[in-house]
Amino acid sequence: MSESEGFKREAAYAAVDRYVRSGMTVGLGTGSTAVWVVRRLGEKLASGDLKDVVGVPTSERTAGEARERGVPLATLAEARPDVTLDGADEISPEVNVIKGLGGALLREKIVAFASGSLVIVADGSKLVGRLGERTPVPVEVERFGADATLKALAALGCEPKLRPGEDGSPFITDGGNYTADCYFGEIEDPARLEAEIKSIPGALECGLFIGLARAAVVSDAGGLRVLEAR
Ligand SMILES: O=C[C@H](O)[C@H](O)[C@H](O)COP(=O)(O)O
Repeated sequence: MSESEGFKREAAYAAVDRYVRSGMTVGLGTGSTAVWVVRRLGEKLASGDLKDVVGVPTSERTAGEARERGVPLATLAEARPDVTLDGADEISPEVNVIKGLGGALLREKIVAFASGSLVIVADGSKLVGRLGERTPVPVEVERFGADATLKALAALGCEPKLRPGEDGSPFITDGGNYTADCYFGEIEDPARLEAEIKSIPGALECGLFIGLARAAVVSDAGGLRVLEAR
């Protein structure tokens, strides 16, 4: 296992151990870090350290992993998550985050918003001084009228790029939408940018998660730590 994979695993395992108790419903994020959350839950359910835990998956990929690992699943209609554990692409010192490079941001935000709390799990490479430093803001875009939506996004000060899928045609999310990656550079006011993006009718949701996370569990060569949101 690579060093960074080890850090992802350490953060995810620590988050499960700290935030998940028997009887809870847990929102299951998407991506290479969140997969370790599912694996830890599977291990603890199999050993009997956890009982009666149900997961609400944020993607088909995560649902498949949970089934393989023996984590029972529910929909949001059936159960409200006590806590959601999910990865991130960038984490600011306030624990605002950019998510969505893995293509699941809309369902991730729906589940996080419906949860008692959101806890981010990540390796230290995701920490930034200011959001937008390295990654674009992914925006899930309705396919109808997508060209007009991309123009409206560009007017906010970026060059939106329709994300390609593996075969070169546009990537399609689990919900059947496009994703536009919008690089703005360092974002001075992420809450305002989130509101501006969401004022565009075809922009269904964006990867700026502002004021949503309660904490981030981060691991790197400096050790494991919990950053509380401020
Ligand atoms: O859409 C995907 C998600 O927001 C992921 O949680 C995010 O991209 C981080 O993924 P990873 O843990 O693979 O770096």
